Amino acid sequence: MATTTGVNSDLAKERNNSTFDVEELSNFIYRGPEKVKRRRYLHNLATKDPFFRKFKPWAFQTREEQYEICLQKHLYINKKCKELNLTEPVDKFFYTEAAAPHENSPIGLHTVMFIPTIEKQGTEEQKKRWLPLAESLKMIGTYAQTEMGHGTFIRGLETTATYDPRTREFILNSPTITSMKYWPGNLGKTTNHCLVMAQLYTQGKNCGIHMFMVQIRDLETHMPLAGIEVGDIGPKFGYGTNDNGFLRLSNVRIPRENMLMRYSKVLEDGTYVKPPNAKIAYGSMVLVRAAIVTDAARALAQACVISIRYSAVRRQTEVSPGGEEAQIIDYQTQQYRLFPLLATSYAMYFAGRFMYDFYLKTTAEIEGGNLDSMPQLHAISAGLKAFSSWMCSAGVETCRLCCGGHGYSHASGLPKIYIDVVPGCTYEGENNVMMLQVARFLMKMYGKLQNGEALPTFMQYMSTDLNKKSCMTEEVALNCLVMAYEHRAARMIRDAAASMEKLVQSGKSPVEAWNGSTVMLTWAAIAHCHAFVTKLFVETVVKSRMDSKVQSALTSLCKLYAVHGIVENLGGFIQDQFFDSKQVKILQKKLMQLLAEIRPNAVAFVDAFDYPDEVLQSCLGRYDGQVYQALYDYAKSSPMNEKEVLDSYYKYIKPAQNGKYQQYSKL
Ligand SMILES: CC/C=C\C/C=C\C/C=C\C/C=C\C/C=C\C/C=C\CCCCC(=O)SCCNC(=O)CCNC(=O)[C@H](O)C(C)(C)COP(=O)(O)OP(=O)(O)OC[C@H]1O[C@@H](n2cnc3c(N)ncnc32)[C@H](O)[C@@H]1OP(=O)(O)O
Ligand SMILES: Cc1cc2nc3c(=O)[nH]c(=O)nc-3n(C[C@H](O)[C@H](O)[C@H](O)COP(=O)(O)OP(=O)(O)OC[C@H]3O[C@@H](n4cnc5c(N)ncnc54)[C@H](O)[C@@H]3O)c2cc1C
Repeated sequence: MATTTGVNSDLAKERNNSTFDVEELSNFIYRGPEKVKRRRYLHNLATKDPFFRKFKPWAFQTREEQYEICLQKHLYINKKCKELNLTEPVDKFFYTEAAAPHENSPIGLHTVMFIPTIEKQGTEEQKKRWLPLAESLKMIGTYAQTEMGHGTFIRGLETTATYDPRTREFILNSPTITSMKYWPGNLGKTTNHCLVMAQLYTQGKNCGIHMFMVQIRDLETHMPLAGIEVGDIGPKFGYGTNDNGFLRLSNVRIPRENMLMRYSKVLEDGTYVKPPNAKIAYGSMVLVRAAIVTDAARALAQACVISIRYSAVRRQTEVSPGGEEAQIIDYQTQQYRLFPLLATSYAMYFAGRFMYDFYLKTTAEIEGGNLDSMPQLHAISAGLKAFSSWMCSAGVETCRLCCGGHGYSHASGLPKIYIDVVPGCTYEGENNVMMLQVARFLMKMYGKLQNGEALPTFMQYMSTDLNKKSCMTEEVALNCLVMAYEHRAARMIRDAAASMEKLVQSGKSPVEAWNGSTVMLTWAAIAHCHAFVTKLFVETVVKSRMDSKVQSALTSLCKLYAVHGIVENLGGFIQDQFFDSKQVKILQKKLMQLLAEIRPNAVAFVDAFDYPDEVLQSCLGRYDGQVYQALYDYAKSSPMNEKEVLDSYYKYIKPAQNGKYQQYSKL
């Protein structure tokens, strides 16, 4: 029975019944007790700061208020980060996630893309000139690449930057309606500068797309400059806090020094100097793709916290007539929907940790002049970005559905998480397009394999003998699970390659053969990412040092991730009789066993993510489980309840009840 104060008794029982120490698992997730302490310190700084609590809740704000309040919060965050000397990206990330949870920043693009692009693509002189101005917010900028007509195919961008050697300037133009920049975050009303991606023309030749620094607003009045038309694109599915914008450029002249020239250059006389690799200009997209993996994992983890705590508190339906109503977490169908998502949130967290390390290592190599790992970094970041944002967005929505009616209310906190995470499937490269980039890399690797060339370690599974059958026994060993995923991926890669080969043999061109095989190529890329994430999860639980009880519980969760993925995608695993029907039955049985095994630890697993209530902002996911009082308080706080009788009653309902409809004819 739930009490109205203190911790809900069901939730308290859950915590008593877990088999491991939650603190130990938090230490493992966040890489040690010191880091957990630091994260808590940063969360506390934000959640205990009265500044962030003075605003009305996000769900009760109008679009204009969402923008304005979020802007104030992020400017304050910026100031505090400086005062507190928070320079590490991880520190800023933790402070911000607690200060303005899932409220997309009106100066976010400035921080996440504008400054990093100057840092990575600018010359020393450009960095010296712009970075201090950007750090002090005198320059506020965004990354303006996407146009109304083109987002994916960036070589097809239409904005032009034509070099005029007489004045040593570039002239920027949006020659058509489809060429106007459309979507860049913070562009509409906030920024005074943009990094504009445009087709470079010099000495009468098109040299492809390059980045240019363009001032769009006056630094004193903030009015658009001559030749600039700029504004907000209007309300969207979410991102109300963000002024995604449009921009038209008409004969805007900028000095030659405003082209980002660390790698490619235009000399004074108009001579073009090529970069060492044309794709080096895509580096800022790679950074954000890498960051999206952790961002998506965090969204799913928070949704699981909310949905699993609520499922432990919520009771519905007497199991036997007249008996006690069951906690909904005890229904096997609820477990089947939620526990694999819990496992997925851990898998994605570990993938995000890997991605962060790999990004830092590889970009350091690139900056040192060694570009060898660029294709791998591109393939892994594109694949993990797409895989994680797909899995996590869909997972957040399932968590919402698992909360029944209350999941549909903003009181649950789940819609806010969903609308924040789901555009990750589209921005920074639409997911299907990203998977096809992965497939392109896989086909290259397959070609190498055919030629007997060496493969990078993470691709060596492709040389597996596809006639081999699964080693799966009743024990359901982790290595047999990994082998299954790698077998499926290797076969799908081979099948996609065979499909292209067959089309070529039938007389199609390579491009036609590619286009005729993109579904199979996408299957192969998804299977590859699934294998990659599963192997990473397995290696993390097997090879890392951690408390033995935590390791045992985490091993069950990892097994659930792997077994569930096989059972849900069975067709791909049995197509070549890799598993026989007996092994399929073993896996199905194991899946049910794992649900039962994880059940006592479900709440402990979500507690270990260590998100304070102020971050979750959810009546259903509260640590104390007092969900009903919270829902009641939330309903009472609705602005709709400020008056007992609304003006609309007198204006519309009352007259209608009296048969009077004249007010409509006035319209
Ligand atoms: C790790 C984290 C570290 C630190 C964290 C610190 C800070 C971040 C903190 C917080 C962030 C937190 C969370 C982030 C969450 C939210 C982010 C907020 C807002 C989001 C803003 C969104 C902004 C945008 O959307 S910007 C616009 C993005 N646009 C796109 O992504 C366009 C997609 N299209 C493309 O990328 C390309 O057009 C294409 C890849 C599809 C095709 O390119 P192109 O036409 O040029 O290709 P081809 O000529 O056919 O050539 C293909 C060959 O090129 C190779 N290639 C392609 N890209 C790359 C690359 N990037 N690197 C290397 N190589 C590349 C490809 O492999 C082909 O090679 P091949 O040898 O010929 O096969
Ligand atoms: C919230 C949000 C914020 C954004 N912020 C920014 C920003 O700050 N700066 C910026 O420059 N841009 C930004 N964007 C734009 C974003 O990067 C693009 O929308 C994204 O890259 C997808 O491009 P698109 O809109 O042209 O989609 P399209 O390419 O038109 O996609 C439509 C459909 O066509 C399919 N498709 C397209 N090409 C192919 C292909 N080659 N093969 C197979 N299928 C294909 C896609 O899979 C998709 O299903 C933002 C977008 C959103 C939603």
